[in-house]
Amino acid sequence: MISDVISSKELSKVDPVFGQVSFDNHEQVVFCNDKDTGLKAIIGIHNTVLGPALGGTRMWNYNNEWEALNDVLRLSRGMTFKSAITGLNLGGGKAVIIGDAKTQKTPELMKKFGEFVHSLSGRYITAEDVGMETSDMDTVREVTPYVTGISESIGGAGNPSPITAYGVFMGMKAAAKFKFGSDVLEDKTIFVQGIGNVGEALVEHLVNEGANVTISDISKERLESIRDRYGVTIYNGNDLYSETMDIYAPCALGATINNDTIHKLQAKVIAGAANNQLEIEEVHGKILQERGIVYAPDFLINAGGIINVYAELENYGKPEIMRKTENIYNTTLEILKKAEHDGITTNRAALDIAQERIETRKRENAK
Ligand SMILES: NC(=O)c1ccc[n+]([C@@H]2O[C@H](COP(=O)([O-])OP(=O)(O)OC[C@H]3O[C@@H](n4cnc5c(N)ncnc54)[C@H](O)[C@@H]3O)[C@@H](O)[C@H]2O)c1
Repeated sequence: MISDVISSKELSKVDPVFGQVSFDNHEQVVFCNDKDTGLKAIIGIHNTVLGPALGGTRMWNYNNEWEALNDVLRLSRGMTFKSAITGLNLGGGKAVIIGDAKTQKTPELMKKFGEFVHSLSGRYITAEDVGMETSDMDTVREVTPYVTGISESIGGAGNPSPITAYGVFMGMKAAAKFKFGSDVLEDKTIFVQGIGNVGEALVEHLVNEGANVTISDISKERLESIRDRYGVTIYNGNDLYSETMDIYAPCALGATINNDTIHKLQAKVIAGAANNQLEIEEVHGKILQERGIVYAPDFLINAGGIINVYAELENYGKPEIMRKTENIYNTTLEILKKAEHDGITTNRAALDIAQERIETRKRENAK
């Protein structure tokens, strides 16, 4: 038993699940283990007031289980507010699979994960996230209907990343309108950090608009291929945050706006796809507000992907997907103005609206 190895004094320092700072009233957390396939996954169901908890599955080589648990809890909470503010009838959930997607992901592992998702009878519906492809969702679909983001050939809405990128582009334009007085991004200096599925599609929009784009990624191969395709500049320095730029677009992993980076940041606007960009929402949101850096809340502007997969559940087509995604522009502008008017952070303004929608539904459900 673990308690034989770790003294109870040590164990009591931090309550492992309910006591986590990021737990924030999750309804359910499911730990999934399968020896044969090597699956170790955690599913977080944060809130199901508005509907089933929908959120992608991330496969990542976490340093330890604490990191994985913290990540899934933060991500799943974010999904609750993303769906709420986007007006979707969905709750918030997310899953993480611990491991290297390049070397440890197998069809057997994905099917076993799908069986765990199925065991939740639709309380959680999965989709793709970092480390996942549409084809992985097709594999999951073989064992459960509670999956979205499947291939168009089998009735899905396909890869959500281009739609996510379009939504981020809309949110970025709205933030530019708010900060610079014009939403035209031509000649704006924009750093895109992380040029994966979403980052690449965003780069394409920005280049088409004539922006001056610099890219960074941990994959040299990826950097060179995107540079060759779009004629953008590869960042060669070692401290991106200190660089002069108009817009910083975090499109890799979360928490890049933290105590180490926030005071160095030279960007005037932050608008990107990554989830949970602010390491500590209230603290880092406030510092950005004080520094006059306009932060377009991540869970608001990266909602294109969920709008796309929601179409699979509600049976609406591409025109409605694009209309809803384009509307991210209006919502972002509204929230930035509300934050300024109320003297609160942009993240708080967005959360307040999302939370209000959930509370209203809760009251209606209780009648
Ligand atoms: N795919 C979607 O539809 C979607 C929707 C909403 C939010 N998001 C979020 O957007 C982000 C990107 O998603 P994606 O689907 O493009 O993932 P992806 O795995 O395709 O791309 C991530 C990229 O970031 C790079 N990266 C990782 N660590 C980095 C670092 N420290 N510095 C620079 N680059 C780094 C990776 O090499 C990779 O190229 C994630 O945070 C994801 O949760 C994605």
